[in-house]
Amino acid sequence: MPTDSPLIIALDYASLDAALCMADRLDPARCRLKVGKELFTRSGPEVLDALHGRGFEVFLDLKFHDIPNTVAGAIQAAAEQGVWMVNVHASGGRRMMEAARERLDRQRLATRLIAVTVLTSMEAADLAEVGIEASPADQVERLAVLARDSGMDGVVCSAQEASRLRELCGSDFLKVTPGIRPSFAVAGDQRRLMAPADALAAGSSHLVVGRPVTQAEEPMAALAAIESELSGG
Ligand SMILES: O=c1ccn([C@@H]2O[C@H](COP(=O)(O)O)[C@@H](O)[C@H]2O)c(=O)[nH]1
Repeated sequence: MPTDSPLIIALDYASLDAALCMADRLDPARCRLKVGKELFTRSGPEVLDALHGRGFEVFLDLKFHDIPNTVAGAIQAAAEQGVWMVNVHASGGRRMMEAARERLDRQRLATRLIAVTVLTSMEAADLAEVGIEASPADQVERLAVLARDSGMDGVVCSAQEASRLRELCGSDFLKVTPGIRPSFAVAGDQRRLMAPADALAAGSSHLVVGRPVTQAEEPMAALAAIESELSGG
């Protein structure tokens, strides 16, 4: 049974063993898991089989960004591994996103396809350095509308932008939000942050949480504290 929890735990580990050690302490009824660039580059598709075998739905967070034909092929390859969700960078543009959408539809693959807007580690000064004078909020809006119009099921954004995107793109449009920091966690490299309960109230459909759980001295206690915060405890 798919979980109805909004939590996605980011398994940012440097080895398959370390990732599976964590997965074995988690419950697929209580969260989904995210596999990102470091773990996938080290372990390859084996990690996906191992997590699926344990009953987890997996978000493969490889943030594809390339020419349309290349991204469409990569998205098909990811979806054929049975992942629940996969993503591209919205800044790859409309034709790239449409090619990915068309490939999934043509192959009748039900994997959710979302687009990264502005990384949650970025603030206005970071955007300015790469030639974008818009504020993070305005740039997220622009890319989210483009992603919606290009057939994406949702976006990755900060929870700070979720309520505006709910107005613009509707509540069925997924708002997957990293940069989640419960009161006990440090910001680290994240810049556009929000606490778990506030993020849910703002309209996030899914909360991505990594280090606040995986680097905690007691990961299960950290997860329970986040769940309690989400249920108003
Ligand atoms: O804009 C983005 C897109 C992806 N991420 C990923 O989410 C997790 C967050 O981990 P924390 O340890 O909770 O900061 C991580 O895997 C990132 O690659 C993101 O943070 N922001």
